[in-house]
Amino acid sequence: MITPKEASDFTRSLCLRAPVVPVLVVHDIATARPLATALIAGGLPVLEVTLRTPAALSVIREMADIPGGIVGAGTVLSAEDAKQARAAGAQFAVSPGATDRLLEACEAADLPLMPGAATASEAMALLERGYTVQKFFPAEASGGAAALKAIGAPLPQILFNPTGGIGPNNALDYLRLSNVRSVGGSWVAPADLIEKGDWDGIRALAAEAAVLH
Ligand SMILES: O=C(O)C(=O)C[C@H](O)[C@H](O)COP(=O)(O)O
Repeated sequence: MITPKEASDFTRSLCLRAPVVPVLVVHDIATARPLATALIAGGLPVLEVTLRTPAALSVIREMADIPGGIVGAGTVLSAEDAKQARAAGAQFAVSPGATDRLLEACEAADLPLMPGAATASEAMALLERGYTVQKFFPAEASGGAAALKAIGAPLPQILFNPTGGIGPNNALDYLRLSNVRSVGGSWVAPADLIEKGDWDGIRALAAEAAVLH
């Protein structure tokens, strides 16, 4: 059992570790270790493996014991997802939105969740429950940094990790906001580089992202 406050304390610490959380879509278990190693070596230790591929839970299992990394599950949608992610060794979970059942399941599974919100009402509902660290999703489609700045004015106690449509060209627009310390994004681990096994290329993308601030 973990309380929303304890979960938020943990996810806040993740947001302070690095300016970018790679959002990973991994199809081939064989790529899990070299991919995580390259991202960590580049300076991005917090990794979000989305549960969008059949391999995702095995990928989390593979990555979980790599020194220096903190591996969590993304696209956690259901109580079953939460339980399976925890069992695979995920240290945290991220969801695109939030439901009462999902929040209860992650709390019961002792899995710190960073739940998603896109509006002031969604953010307020999560805050009421105790979640002071939230994912702002889908960031660009929801109005981008300007929208998040506006939401943050009456709700300064919430720290957001914006994700969705963020890349090297707009990450700084978010990272300069007072309610943001890190952003999420898939751009540091593009599908074509993973497929080619271009770990040096991914390490270089991570190194560029790690110094954004
Ligand atoms: O899978 C989840 O839990 C999500 O909520 C969505 C992802 O975070 C975004 O799809 C990543 O966005 P891009 O960086 O634009 O590719």
